Amino acid sequence: MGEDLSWFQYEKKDAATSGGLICRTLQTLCKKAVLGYGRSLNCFWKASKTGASEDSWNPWRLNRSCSSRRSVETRNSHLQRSGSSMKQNPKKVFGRVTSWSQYLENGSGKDDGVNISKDHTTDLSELFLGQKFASGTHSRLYHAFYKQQAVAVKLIMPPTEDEALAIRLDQQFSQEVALLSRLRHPNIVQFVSACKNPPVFCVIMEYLPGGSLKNFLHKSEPYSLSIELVISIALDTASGMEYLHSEGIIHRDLKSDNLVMTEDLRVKVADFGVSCLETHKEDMKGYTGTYRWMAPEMIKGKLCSRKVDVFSFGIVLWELLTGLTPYSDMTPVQAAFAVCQKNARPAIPPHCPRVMAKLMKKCWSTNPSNRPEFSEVVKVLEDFRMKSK
Ligand SMILES: Nc1ncnc2c1ncn2[C@@H]1O[C@H](COP(=O)(O)OP(=O)(O)OP(=O)(O)O)[C@@H](O)[C@H]1O
Repeated sequence: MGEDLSWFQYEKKDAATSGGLICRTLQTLCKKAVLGYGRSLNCFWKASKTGASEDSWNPWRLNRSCSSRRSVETRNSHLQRSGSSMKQNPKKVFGRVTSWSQYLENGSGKDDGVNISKDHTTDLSELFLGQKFASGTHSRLYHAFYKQQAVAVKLIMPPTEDEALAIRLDQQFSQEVALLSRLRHPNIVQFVSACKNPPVFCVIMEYLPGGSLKNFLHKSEPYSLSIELVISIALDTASGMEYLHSEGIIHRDLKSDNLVMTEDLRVKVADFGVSCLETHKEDMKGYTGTYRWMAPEMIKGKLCSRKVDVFSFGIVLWELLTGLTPYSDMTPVQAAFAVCQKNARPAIPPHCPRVMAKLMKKCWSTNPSNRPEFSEVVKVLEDFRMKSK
């Protein structure tokens, strides 16, 4: 199974078959539908009502693959009659293209050892997968529709050749699902469903079309964000984090990459793969976040408190004010060493409002108990917003 399970292998093999071509066309069309014709099923309903061309929408249902030749109308009724069986053999239509997704088909789509409520189990017949839009270290994120809602599907495929890593990813998946499924807050990515059909794990969550804050900052000129926008994004992040901490959860990997944006530039906290309950800190020793954002005590492998997130928030605030990557002249390991051994911190940008400079410095204090709680951070930012109006 080893070689066959590589994501890249599948993508290469897919492309080499005519089925692969159909699949890629479908994916492109699907992207067009998702990106170009609106980000909800409305576009599909509109297209089917007006008899628009097939280019408008070509979703690809996971375990009930539909032919690219079908009429929009047929697909519409297909959508409405969830679970209706397909007359054609999907393999004939797509060749090997469904090879990676068939891992979701093989199982029931029900949770297998994942601690989630009945409401959150996955009905795969309701899942239409689109194009891949982002990747994590061991995951791929796909556009999709689930129960008529635009969603992001995160597929995780632990490597077969590295048992220790596979076990860790399995734990991270269970952790992410267990934590995310109980959270509900406007600044936390909303969990929808999850399933675990080894070797593929799947998390379905609300889709945020604005991409990550990191991408947004990279697309912007350095130092170009207005102070209003900086405050708004910082407040969204701090509010999400305040809620998370009030639920007894430490994120442990807060960074601009893990903050995702709506179209109107509101921000939500995502990626709970290495998060943990404050009461279970011991269980999570050895799990690491990302060095450039990491608190010194975490780099040193000490037992961490929720204040590690406050440290990371200080670095995110600096990213917002500068639009730059922290310690960009160093490798991540060099940055970690400098933070721990030399007490290095990013340089406060010129013309930085005093309130913000003070807040950043407090957040990235070496002593965790000198760092503020997120409730205090929210208050400082709200006061500052009032004063700068
Ligand atoms: N719900 C979402 N909507 C839109 N984009 C998202 C969503 N969730 C995550 N992303 C994007 O996908 C990227 C990867 O997601 P995520 O961080 O959850 O994966 P990961 O495997 O944990 O990544 P890493 O290994 O880098 O921590 C994020 O940086 C973000 O840009």
